[in-house]
Amino acid sequence: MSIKVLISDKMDPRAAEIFRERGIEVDERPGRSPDALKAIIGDYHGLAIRSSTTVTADLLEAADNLKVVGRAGIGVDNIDIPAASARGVVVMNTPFGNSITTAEHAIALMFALARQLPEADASTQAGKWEKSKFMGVELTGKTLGLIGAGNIGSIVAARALGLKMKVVAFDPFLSPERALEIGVEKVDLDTLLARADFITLHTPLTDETRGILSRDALARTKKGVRIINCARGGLIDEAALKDALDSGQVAGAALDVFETEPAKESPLFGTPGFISTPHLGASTREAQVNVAIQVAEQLSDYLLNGAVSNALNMPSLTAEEAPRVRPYMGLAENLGKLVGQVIGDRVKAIAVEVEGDAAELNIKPITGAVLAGLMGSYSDSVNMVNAPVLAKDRGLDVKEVRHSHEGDYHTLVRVTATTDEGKRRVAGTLFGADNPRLVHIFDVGIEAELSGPMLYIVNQDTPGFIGALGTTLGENDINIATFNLGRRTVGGEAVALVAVDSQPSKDVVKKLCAIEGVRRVVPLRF
Ligand SMILES: NC(=O)c1ccc[n+]([C@@H]2O[C@H](COP(=O)([O-])OP(=O)(O)OC[C@H]3O[C@@H](n4cnc5c(N)ncnc54)[C@H](O)[C@@H]3O)[C@@H](O)[C@H]2O)c1
Ligand SMILES: O=C(O)CC[C@@H](O)C(=O)O
Repeated sequence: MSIKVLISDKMDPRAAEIFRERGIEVDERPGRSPDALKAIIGDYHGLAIRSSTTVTADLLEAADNLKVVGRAGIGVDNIDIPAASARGVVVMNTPFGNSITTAEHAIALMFALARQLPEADASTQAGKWEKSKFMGVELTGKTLGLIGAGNIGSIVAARALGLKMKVVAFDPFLSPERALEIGVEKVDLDTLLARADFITLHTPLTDETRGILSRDALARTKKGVRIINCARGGLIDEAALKDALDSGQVAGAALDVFETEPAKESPLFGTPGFISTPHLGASTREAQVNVAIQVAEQLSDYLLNGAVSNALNMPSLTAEEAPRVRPYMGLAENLGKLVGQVIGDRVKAIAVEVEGDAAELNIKPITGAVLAGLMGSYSDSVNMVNAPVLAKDRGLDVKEVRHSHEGDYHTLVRVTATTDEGKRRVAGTLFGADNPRLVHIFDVGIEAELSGPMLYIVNQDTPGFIGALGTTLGENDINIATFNLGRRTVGGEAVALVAVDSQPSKDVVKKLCAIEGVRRVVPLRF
């Protein structure tokens, strides 16, 4: 049977050419409805998309032959990665192909805001010649506030520095060394809001970044600030932005992305000082050729030879290593996610130790999986292949240690995170050949499966805690799936890992924190 790929969004013709050159059958069907796509997806082994196709669990259900989805671009929020992983479908993106182009769009919008170019153009072409109406502001000497200083943010910073702007950046994962290297001053969000004349957003849309420019944050900006968003809709509260433009708190705003796309209507449309483009950040010939070539080559390599690059849910692996290493990858990624979600940006160094059976394996993909889990909680472009490079860029010191002796377990992966406060360890083993279990959480013995939404709770070991926890969750309609407890000493500090059927809201977390003896509650997602 021949290998078939579907291109379901408008893509540069080089992509189809590459598939054909490599002997892969390719169909181009941009603009299909979800139902129409579902009706044909079963015929294909590969799916190449941009941002218009949404790869849902429902679509994947019908994708009986699908092995790989390739995103010609960066953001993968239109792909249900856990559902793809559950079906063994590899998800790849092209993390760098459109970064320069998107950064240039942000700079273009910054100029457009500073000089009110769209309004001035419309007025002039309407024959009005309103010279005195369009008084602009100079960029030289102004402060640009970057929210998110990854690939695109750092390119924007370089361009802005060339324009003689001062650049401050809020990015909890930006190391002081990297900030120095890219020439920005690392600040907290409040400082950025207070100081920036222009704010530009370059983060993925995550639970942390959703609504990062909330009504409250907008109220704390410097009066007359101008805001640019070429990252994702949902980062800004659009209704609050409208009010801030009306009141003059915000002098101008340019959005390339919207909470709901395509954005055919919005209260922002027609507001003075508001500019919009229809998600054009990546739309240059150069970027589209780059991402089309890259996605076609990556998909072809995987479908023809099993070679993996830029995968978000799988490390690079040879055909022989794959079956032995794969069970450890899930374990390692979850250990990384656990550390990332509990300790976050305070991690300065990571040590990955393997013991017993695990010590006989290639440790690189295991370390890659730990780092991808750790950093994946705050960046879309991290995958198991590029995670070690990104970790280095961020100044994260990574050590790998192989112990040939066997300890308490026949096989063990231990992750030690160093922060300014000291070292914290988590460890896991495999039960049987491929059943991962957490066995130590921050040096407390425990036995837990890491899966789905969970809660990490640190509390004083006192009678009544479990009852109060169960009552609070029950009152808020949250069902407990599994409950795992460990403690340092009787009556001392205890930890609970609670698997729940639905993610508790911030309010519920607050209520849990208020239970007597509870010291910390962290919602987790695996
Ligand atoms: N408009 C477009 O067409 C277009 C094109 C390309 C990319 N994008 C979007 O741009 C985003 C950024 O792309 P990138 O390549 O720079 O990604 P990246 O992963 O290199 O950088 C994202 C940065 O955001 C930071 N970050 C994460 N959580 C944060 C938080 N809570 N507060 C502040 N910073 C935080 C990360 O540390 C990272 O440095 C992508 O996620 C994508 O959604 C849009
Ligand atoms: O494909 C596009 O046009 C947009 C891509 C962009 O949103 C991305 O995340 O790379």
